[in-house]
Amino acid sequence: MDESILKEYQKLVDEINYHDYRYYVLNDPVISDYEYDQLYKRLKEIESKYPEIISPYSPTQRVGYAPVSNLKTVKHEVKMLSLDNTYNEGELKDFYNRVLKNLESVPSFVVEPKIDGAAVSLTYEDGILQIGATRGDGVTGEDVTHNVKTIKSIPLKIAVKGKLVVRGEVFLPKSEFERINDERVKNGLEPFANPRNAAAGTLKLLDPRIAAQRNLDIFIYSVDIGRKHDTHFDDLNYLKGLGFKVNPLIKKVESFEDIISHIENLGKMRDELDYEIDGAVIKVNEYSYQEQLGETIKYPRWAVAFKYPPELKTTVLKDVIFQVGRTGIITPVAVLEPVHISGSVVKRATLHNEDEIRRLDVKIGDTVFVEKSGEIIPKIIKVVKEKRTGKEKEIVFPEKCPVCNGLVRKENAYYVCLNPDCSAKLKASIIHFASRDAMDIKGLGEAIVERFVDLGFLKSIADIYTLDFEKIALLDGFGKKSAENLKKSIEDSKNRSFDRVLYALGIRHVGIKTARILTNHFKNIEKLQKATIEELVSIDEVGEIIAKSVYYTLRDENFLKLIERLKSYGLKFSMEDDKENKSEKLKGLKFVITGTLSKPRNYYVELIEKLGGEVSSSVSKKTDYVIVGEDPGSKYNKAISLGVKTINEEEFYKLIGGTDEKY
Ligand SMILES: NC(=O)c1ccc[n+]([C@@H]2O[C@H](COP(=O)([O-])OP(=O)(O)OC[C@H]3O[C@@H](n4cnc5c(N)ncnc54)[C@H](O)[C@@H]3O)[C@@H](O)[C@H]2O)c1
Ligand SMILES: [Zn+2]
Repeated sequence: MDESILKEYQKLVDEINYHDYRYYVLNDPVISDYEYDQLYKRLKEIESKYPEIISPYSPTQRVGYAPVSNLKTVKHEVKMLSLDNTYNEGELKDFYNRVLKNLESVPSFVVEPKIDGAAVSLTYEDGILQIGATRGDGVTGEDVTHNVKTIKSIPLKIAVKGKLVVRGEVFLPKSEFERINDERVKNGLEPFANPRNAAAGTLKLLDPRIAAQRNLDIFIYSVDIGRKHDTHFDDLNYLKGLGFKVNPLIKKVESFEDIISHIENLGKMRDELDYEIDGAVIKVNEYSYQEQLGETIKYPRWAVAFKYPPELKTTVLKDVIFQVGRTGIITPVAVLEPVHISGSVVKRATLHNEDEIRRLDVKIGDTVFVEKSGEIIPKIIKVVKEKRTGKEKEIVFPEKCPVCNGLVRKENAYYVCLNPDCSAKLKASIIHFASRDAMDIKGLGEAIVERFVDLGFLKSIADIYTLDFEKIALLDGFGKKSAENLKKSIEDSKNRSFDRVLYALGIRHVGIKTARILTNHFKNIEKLQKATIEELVSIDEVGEIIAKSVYYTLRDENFLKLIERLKSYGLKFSMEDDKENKSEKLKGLKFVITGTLSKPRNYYVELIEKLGGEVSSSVSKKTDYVIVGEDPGSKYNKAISLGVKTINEEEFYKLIGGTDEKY
């Protein structure tokens, strides 16, 4: 064997192991599934040609990753394997022919949507749900019963004696995935790359309260122990009868043509489904044939995944601009020759940081592959080096802040502007402060903030509360009325609760959820200021990074001055101040929300909970009100059929006696 093949092989093993770690352990992949599958394919090619070189560390020798979290582990009674994958009809035909070659007669097949989520196994003993476990390395998974129990479509009790073990895919509805990612971006966290990583990440959280807020759902797709019939398809119907949620698009077919045609059908429906699918799964239906076909270390030989290739397009990288965020991090953003991908025009793509640019080895003027999948920020996948003309230019990181010309320092992979008075930082922090989840100051949007900063009206966040409205009324495009409206919404913002104030201050790594955890724990800013790093870390959900950030920020002189000023204007820095706002207006009432309302769903959820009500994701007889927005979903029909009262947004406000401004 060629020395160069061995080198290539070892490189691939290392590379794929690295990507496995990013994907399975960190839930934060850095390449697309398609690229991963191509690397993997090459690895398998080499291994089948030169079986003597197969390394025990090769990713082909194991499923997923052994559990590494703090969760308890669970041994699976029936191994949870992966699926071999195909990307085109030819590869699928190979699978079909292999199956037929190894059986004496032609089996039937079941074609199912491949849900983009995370596999779990559920164990019931005498009808009671005992354990929910992740796949892990296929042999041992993690005990996620606490989170699984928050999934409303999983029955906690079923009418079955003895043992029943079923398997399913936990997923996030598309809308929920978007919401979580928006929130993450807002809180300065990287968005999840795909719904699967989001679902897996959520399942592995220690605190079930967070999972409960994320509206996970599940489709059950097989039964491991406690089978009732001779075929997979009949057992799926049996599971349905027991109350499990089985995907309605699963179809039994008899021929290769019908397999292809149902895969095509699923592909056409893909965009309309409320959950992400990344392909189809094709399974031999008869259990006896499944057994005859058996399995490899990694996959069953009786099933295969057909995956939709991602939408990749090439375009030209015209320029790279540098944006400065509120923490001073300077992010390179690719300016692209506009290109149509997955139904939208893409003009920008993220380049993350310098390491990413080095990894891609990308230059200005390069032709690049851009990928956009789902709601994810478009990404440059690779450079078409063959197209280089020699005129491409290196991307140079600015030595000074591109906005304020201030000093820049490299912290880990990021360049950061060190100037505390940098106007880009100031603008970004004021925009954050006034944003909806923070102080919700209407009329103080991005454009206005930029203008006020440039005019010198705002030199600090606190200046919002000393703005001169007479001067503002004289500005072009303003006038008395809009100046007055702005004044009113700034005045109103003084009523925001302590958690929102803390979040609004934009301490690095402190999102709205963390802010809430901290304010619930410490009750007021004085106690929070006295907290040591150890004390902070001891709080559930607060890690060392957050703790250090909070600790050091609260010792920063400028930050303390800001707090003092804001206090003097009457902003809330303790929970006690909030009490007067608590109301029990909706106590005991159960709400369901469907369709698009004028504000994000989460806004109504918070408002209802604040007023003592409850929000659930599905309609039942116990539901008191269904709030109906535009394009309502099936929940609306269900409400009508159950006779549950439906109200629109206006009626909801009537119910709580006015708009939210009061609460
Ligand atoms: N981007 C990366 O860096 C990276 C790294 C590692 C793995 N991956 C991706 O993950 C794949 C391997 O992951 P995997 O082992 O989970 O395989 P897989 O996701 O390709 O297929 C197996 C999984 O499909 C899911 N599934 C969904 N619907 C199903 C249904 N109806 N019936 C049966 N199963 C269903 C189950 O969770 C099952 O475990 C790779 O092919 C690659 O695409 C990507
Ligand atoms: Zn700067």
